[in-house]
Amino acid sequence: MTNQNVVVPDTKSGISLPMVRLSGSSIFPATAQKPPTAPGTGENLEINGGGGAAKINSWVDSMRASSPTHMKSSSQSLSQHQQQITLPSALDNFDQIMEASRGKQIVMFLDYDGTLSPIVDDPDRAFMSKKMRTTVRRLATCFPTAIVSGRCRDKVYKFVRLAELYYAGSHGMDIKGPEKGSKYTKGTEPVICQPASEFLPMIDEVFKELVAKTKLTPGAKVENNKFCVSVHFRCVEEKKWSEVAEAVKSVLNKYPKLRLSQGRKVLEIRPTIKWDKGKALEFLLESLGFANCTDVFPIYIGDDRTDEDAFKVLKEREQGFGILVSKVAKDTNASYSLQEPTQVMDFLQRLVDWKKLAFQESRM
Ligand SMILES: O=P(O)(O)OC[C@H]1O[C@H](O[C@H]2O[C@H](CO)[C@@H](O)[C@H](O)[C@H]2O)[C@H](O)[C@@H](O)[C@@H]1O
Repeated sequence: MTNQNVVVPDTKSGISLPMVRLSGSSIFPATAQKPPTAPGTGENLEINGGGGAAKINSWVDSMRASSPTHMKSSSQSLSQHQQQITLPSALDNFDQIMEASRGKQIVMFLDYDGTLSPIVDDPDRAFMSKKMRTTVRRLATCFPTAIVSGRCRDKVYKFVRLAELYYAGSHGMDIKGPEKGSKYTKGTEPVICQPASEFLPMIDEVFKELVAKTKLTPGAKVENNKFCVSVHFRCVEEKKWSEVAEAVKSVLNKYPKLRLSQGRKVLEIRPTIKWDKGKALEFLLESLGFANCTDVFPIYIGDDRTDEDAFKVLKEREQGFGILVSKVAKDTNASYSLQEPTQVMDFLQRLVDWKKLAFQESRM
């Protein structure tokens, strides 16, 4: 990424988001300057600061609790304390959602794995179907649309292959708008934001160390997501999970500026900056000119713990809705649910049909 790529987003409302490059590499909104470091949200597991074996056990327990074979008993015991609610279906309540969006600009945010593509064993083969791609392409002709993923931006782009979208990779730490600008923003240059640039060499180092430490554990896979690293457990025998968690802990103990979060059978190592999918959503809304607007209706669809940061932002802003993709009840800040990617596709297609009908009616 070069200096030439740093753009001041030209917003519809006239509110611009001045960007500054710090230390020759980081880019932050000038008002916010450098994001403060944070211990992480409730979703994030604290790594540095001790805990030893107890900490490892708690990660492994948490991984077990979220795996299908343990899901039933875990959700039963959790529900006694946490009031997990089965969310209403976004498909069954489609008209209600559309009614709430009346007179507002819908903006779409879509997670990738488990939302647009089904969860598979090999992260390199998590392809989305042609039908899903066509649907997302149609969606983007109707509403500004962003993909928000834990994967590195280039990789998620290779899966989605739609140049007209916004992409926020590395859990929102690498944001880029459409190459030729967008019909939704005034500028012709793409929006760009990389608040964790200074962590690149450290992440690279950690990636190499984790590859070396886990290479003898069959099934373990370490993925370099540019501003974060994923350590996959999905294909590791359950009795070896502690071994992998131990390797992660031993590496992370050396890096107090990194923290850990957890996804679906994956441990994710990321910078301690206060930036997540929720911040990415806010940044994108601001770039699109909706920073202080009441007439915007963001819809965020995601399946993972890291998507909760975005659901929470929507709840706090009292704007739009979060939709959780899950077959089971979970403790969540989302308002509606869809069971799996095929239902996500149906929901997106209904949005497209609804928009077309609304357009036709407005011309009558
Ligand atoms: O934010 P997302 O787009 O949902 O990305 C989160 C992680 O997704 C990928 O891992 C998950 O999907 C894999 C493929 O289906 C699956 O094998 C793995 O168990 C899941 O955790 C991706 O590989 C990670 O890098 C992302 O962070």
